[in-house]
Amino acid sequence: MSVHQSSNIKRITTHILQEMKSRGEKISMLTAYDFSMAAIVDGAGIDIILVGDSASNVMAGHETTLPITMDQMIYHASSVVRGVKRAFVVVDIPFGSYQGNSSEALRSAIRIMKESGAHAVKVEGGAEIKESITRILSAGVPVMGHLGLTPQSIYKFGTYTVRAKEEEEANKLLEDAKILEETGCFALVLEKIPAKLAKKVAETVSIPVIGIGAGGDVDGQVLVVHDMLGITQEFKPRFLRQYADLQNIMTKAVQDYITDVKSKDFPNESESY
Ligand SMILES: Nc1nc(=O)c2c([nH]1)NC[C@@H]1CN(c3ccc(C(=O)N[C@@H](CCC(=O)O)C(=O)O)cc3)CN21
Ligand SMILES: CC(C)C(=O)C(=O)O
Ligand SMILES: [Mg+2]
Repeated sequence: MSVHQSSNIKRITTHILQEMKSRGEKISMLTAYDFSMAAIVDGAGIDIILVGDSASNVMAGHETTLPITMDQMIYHASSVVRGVKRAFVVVDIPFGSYQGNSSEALRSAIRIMKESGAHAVKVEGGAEIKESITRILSAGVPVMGHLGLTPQSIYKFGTYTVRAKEEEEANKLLEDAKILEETGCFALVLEKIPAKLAKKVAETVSIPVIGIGAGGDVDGQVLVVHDMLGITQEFKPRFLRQYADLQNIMTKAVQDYITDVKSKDFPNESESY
């Protein structure tokens, strides 16, 4: 948008998200990693856009989220922010840039906010990263939590199976959710845990709880946009609902293009100068 125009669209804030929980309006959230996708997702009316470290898988083709760097997350986040007019933009702080060192956590959060123009950061974990969250919040940066299947800890878990099925881990998760609320997180993500436990967490904490593979009794839902559009191949977990089959549509379009180039159908006269 040029400096001569001003948008009439009301931006989503943490306050609005809290109000949505209070009145029982579900919060919609999807990932985006680039300008064009962000513009589509925002234009469709999404509440929150997550610049997820799943960019490591979806954009870069890595097996896990661990390799993505601060510079790469900032590149994705700044691209997304330029495409967004209304949504609240949250950015994952990548693995190794906040755990166990609150000064580094603060530095990372500030870099993301300063260099991307995003509105908040997200971190994985509970009690063990409380100090890091406190430092980030002290700088005025909203923090979203993330509990359950936290992919940055995949080598601790060993598998991507559902978390907190046993009572001990379920109790720890509920305690961690309370800690995140008390510490001042504006919302939290619950990934791949039993629906019953997620419901209990959403009823216990006052902040919005956004689920992925956490059932319907939470305050909102998040998916990776490439998964729900059917672009990612071979990723079909139980929690995913596929809303389009873009992989087939895109393959067909590319094949048609190849055919037209080979047959000299493209370009025709009206497509030439
Ligand atoms: N494309 C994509 N979508 C995601 O939702 C996503 C990422 N990437 N990368 C980061 C994390 C990792 N996530 C995951 C990864 C695997 C499963 C999963 O259910 N995997 C297997 C089951 C594994 C098992 O049970 O051992 C599956 O059913 O596909 C779920 C979420 C969610 N996030
Ligand atoms: C799956 C969501 C919650 C996420 O953290 C990501 O996309 O990186
Ligand atoms: Mg993530």
